[in-house]
Amino acid sequence: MKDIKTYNVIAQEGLDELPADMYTVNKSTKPDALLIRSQDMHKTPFGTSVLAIARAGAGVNNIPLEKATSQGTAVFNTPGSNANAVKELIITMLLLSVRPVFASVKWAQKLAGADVSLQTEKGKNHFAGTELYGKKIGIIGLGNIGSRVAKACMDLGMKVIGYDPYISVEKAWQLSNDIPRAESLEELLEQSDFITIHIPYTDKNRNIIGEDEINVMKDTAVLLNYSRWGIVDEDAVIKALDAKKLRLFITDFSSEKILNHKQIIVTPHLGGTTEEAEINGAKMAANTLRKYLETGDIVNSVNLPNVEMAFDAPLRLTLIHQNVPNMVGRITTILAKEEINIDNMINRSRGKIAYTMIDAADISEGKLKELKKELLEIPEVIRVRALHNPKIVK
Ligand SMILES: NC(=O)C1=CN([C@@H]2O[C@H](COP(=O)(O)OP(=O)(O)OC[C@H]3O[C@@H](n4cnc5c(N)ncnc54)[C@H](O)[C@@H]3O)[C@@H](O)[C@H]2O)C=CC1
Ligand SMILES: O=C(O)C(=O)COP(=O)(O)O
Repeated sequence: MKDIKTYNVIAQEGLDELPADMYTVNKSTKPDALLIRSQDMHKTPFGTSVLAIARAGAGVNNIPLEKATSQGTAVFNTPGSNANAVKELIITMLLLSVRPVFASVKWAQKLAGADVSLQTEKGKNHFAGTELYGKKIGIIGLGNIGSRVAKACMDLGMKVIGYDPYISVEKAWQLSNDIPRAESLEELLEQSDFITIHIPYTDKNRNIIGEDEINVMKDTAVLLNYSRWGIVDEDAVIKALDAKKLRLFITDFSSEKILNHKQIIVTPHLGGTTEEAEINGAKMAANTLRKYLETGDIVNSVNLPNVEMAFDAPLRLTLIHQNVPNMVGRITTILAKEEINIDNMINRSRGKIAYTMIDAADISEGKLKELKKELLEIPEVIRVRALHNPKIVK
């Protein structure tokens, strides 16, 4: 039995993916894995009992990845699970930025009398808007969200320009060839009527939009940040709005500074908050955890290499270790000494860390305990797990 601890609102549909004869939820003080959303794990202690953390969602800046890696905790996210939800909110906010819907509704609610219809016709020209059609949107980051926003904006008849110097080969292939790419951020900023940011929060991306970048934008530009707090320099935005060097800032991240500014619209981190996205994310996260806990396979990890190998043998050993020369040699020497015949093996690395899976015939519990102890005595080995193949009944 393994225990999964949850933080934040996790859709029941996700928890239903964890069979009750194999998993408990929130029952142990030493959980085997965590299923979370935006919980700040930098401030939430988690011990070495935690084999894995699955983030139902995209951004993982709420998780201390170095700490997790150094103690052998795998961290996963659920790429794309909430991308459509964010895309739809971006389209909503773009429309709200050009049509004074809120102000006109507020005005209409105050009307009274038998001639309200006449009053409506007389007053409506105070609420004339503009159209998105034909306007240019610059999209910074063309991953799961940015690429969907690009497509939706093109469908609305907008001109689109994207910027993503780090795009993965897989994403680049998926991206429509019709989307022109800017060579530099500046090139995108200077020509866009709307600028929307869809990148992760990293040290490099902190305040990526600051005073210098805003100065390059059109004075009439609308800036949207549905990525993370800290990606846009709020002081620079307020200064620019007050100096009429920016028309509007729309953000999903509140702070005391920006609340109540007339030209700032704040939504309360709602990008991924739809029933569908919450279910998608929770299901994906639960299944990713199951895969890792039950088979050792790693998919959608953000700190370990992705590794999959068919699990056909009775026993599987998984090792998280430093990526240094001769690790496989040292591990297999110990196995040879214990007269364990290797059926199948895989070793993958990611930066300073590596993962080895070894499949073998079954051995006694006593021998297994001894073997794990010996493997853990290799100084560079961080974690060893032994998994029994559930398909093979002893
Ligand atoms: N407001 C909300 O509720 C939500 C916010 N997010 C935020 O949006 C971010 C992006 O999400 P996804 O599109 O799903 O992630 P993704 O990983 O699919 O795409 C991110 C893209 O940004 C690119 N990128 C990174 N740094 C860049 C830079 N400096 N300039 C241009 N491109 C850069 C990457 O190459 C990648 O293609 C997440 O990391 C998260 O912080 C995601 C989901 C919901
Ligand atoms: O997926 C992301 O990165 C998000 O920001 C969504 O956050 P949430 O799961 O709604 O707290």
